[in-house]
Amino acid sequence: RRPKNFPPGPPISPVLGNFLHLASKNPLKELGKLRQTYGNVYSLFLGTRPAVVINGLKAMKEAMLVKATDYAGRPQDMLTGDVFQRKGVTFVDYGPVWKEHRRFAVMTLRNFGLGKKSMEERIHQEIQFTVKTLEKSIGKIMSPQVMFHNAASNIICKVLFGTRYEYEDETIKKVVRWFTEMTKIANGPWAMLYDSVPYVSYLPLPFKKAFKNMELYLDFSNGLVNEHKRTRTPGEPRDFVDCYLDELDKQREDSSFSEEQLRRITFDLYIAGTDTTSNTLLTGFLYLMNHPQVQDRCQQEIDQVLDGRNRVSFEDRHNMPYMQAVIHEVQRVANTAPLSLFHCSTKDTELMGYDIPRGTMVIQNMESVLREEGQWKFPHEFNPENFLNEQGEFVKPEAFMPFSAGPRMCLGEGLARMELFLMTVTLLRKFKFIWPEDAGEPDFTPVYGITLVPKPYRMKVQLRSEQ
Ligand code: HEM
Repeated sequence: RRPKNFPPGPPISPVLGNFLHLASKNPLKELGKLRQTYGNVYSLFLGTRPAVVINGLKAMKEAMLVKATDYAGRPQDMLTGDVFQRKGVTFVDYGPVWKEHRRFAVMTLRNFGLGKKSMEERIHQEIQFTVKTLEKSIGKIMSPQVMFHNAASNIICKVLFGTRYEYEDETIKKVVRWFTEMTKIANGPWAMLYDSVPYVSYLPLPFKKAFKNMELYLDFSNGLVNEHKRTRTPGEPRDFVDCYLDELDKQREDSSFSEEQLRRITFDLYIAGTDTTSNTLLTGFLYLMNHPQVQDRCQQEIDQVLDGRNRVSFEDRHNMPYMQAVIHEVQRVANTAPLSLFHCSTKDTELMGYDIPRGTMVIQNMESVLREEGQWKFPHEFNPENFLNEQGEFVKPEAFMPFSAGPRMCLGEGLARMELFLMTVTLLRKFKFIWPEDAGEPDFTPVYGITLVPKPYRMKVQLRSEQ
């Protein structure tokens, strides 16, 4: 039964609670319908576990920004928590271990040059491989899924381990397979069952594979960390792992920093930084092909601003309001992380007048803000004008929060924004992307998962100078 003054919600069935609402084929549609019935803050029960779903900018701001630390926890004793052993950063509950590691990760990604040259250099190096792949496809039709996935994966691998992998490399294919299997499990009915029904976790059901794959990853990253220990020069870090080893040298015995934490945090950063970025790129090129006038206008701006220069730099974004508007609009419609990552209240608190007890799971419905009526000029269509003012200048409405908001917001935002900008501009400058004549009507409805991804599509590639 719902506690007193708890947000309203649909009737709760015994054992499963409202499990079936979230396990439906299209949970986002289901959540949208519940919002219409119960308002911007409503509750669901995942088995016996109470969860609150937050919709709309007002409620989102109250929870994530105004009462930020009240809602900065992560639910524990769920499949993700058990697989990740409450280590790393992403699934660690609010507290000193999370704080120290989050601060370290943010600082390190920044020192490596977020906004500065060295991070940019790493991204540009990888983009050259994407360009080569596309050059081989000129005049032909190709599927971009693997190409964008490999690019995002290699950029984060370069940052973490200083390595990139050839697209056909067996090691990275194996690692990607482990990740894909784990995400599938975490996103599927087995994880829901694990999280909702007591004692199911003891049964030998398919979610056991997630634990097995985690072990495999830890072995794999152990090899990389050992290699770094053999070859590093203390104080002269080459990548994230070296920075962490430098930090370990400085820490006291009782510190939360450890080699196991290092292996787990690299996992978190890799998994959080790959599908998110590549799915956004896939969404971007799907829309650009099907809005050729938008693609043309981007190319005009790029040609004008870069005028004879060798390559684009991240700084150029300030002179490219239209390009910026397009990339932000892509992120808005892509809604890449549709339910963000689940939060948890850290103490008894309130939200929009309701009482929220400590330990309540909190689910952010991102679409309810990214497409909220009243916040956008054109909430339901792809239109870069959503980010342009009357003077054609770039403006960012506060409802733009694909990276979430508050203390838990995405810590890779800087890296992601740099990747999206440099990749999109470089490719649009060189190539024209065309929706193939035989492809029929485009289907913009994404496939639901922890991240949303467009249905597989193909693109025709032309060299712009040949037009
Ligand atoms: C377009 C790309 C990306 C999108 C849309 C995105 C979105 C998000 C969202 C919505 C969250 C959950 C925030 C919350 O719980 O309130 C998150 C968390 C996180 N993201 Fe990203 N992300 C992207 C790229 C990246 C990249 C490139 C990295 C790696 C460097 C990264 C690392 C993380 C980490 C580690 C967290 C967990 C933070 C914490 O629990 O403190 N993300 N991201």
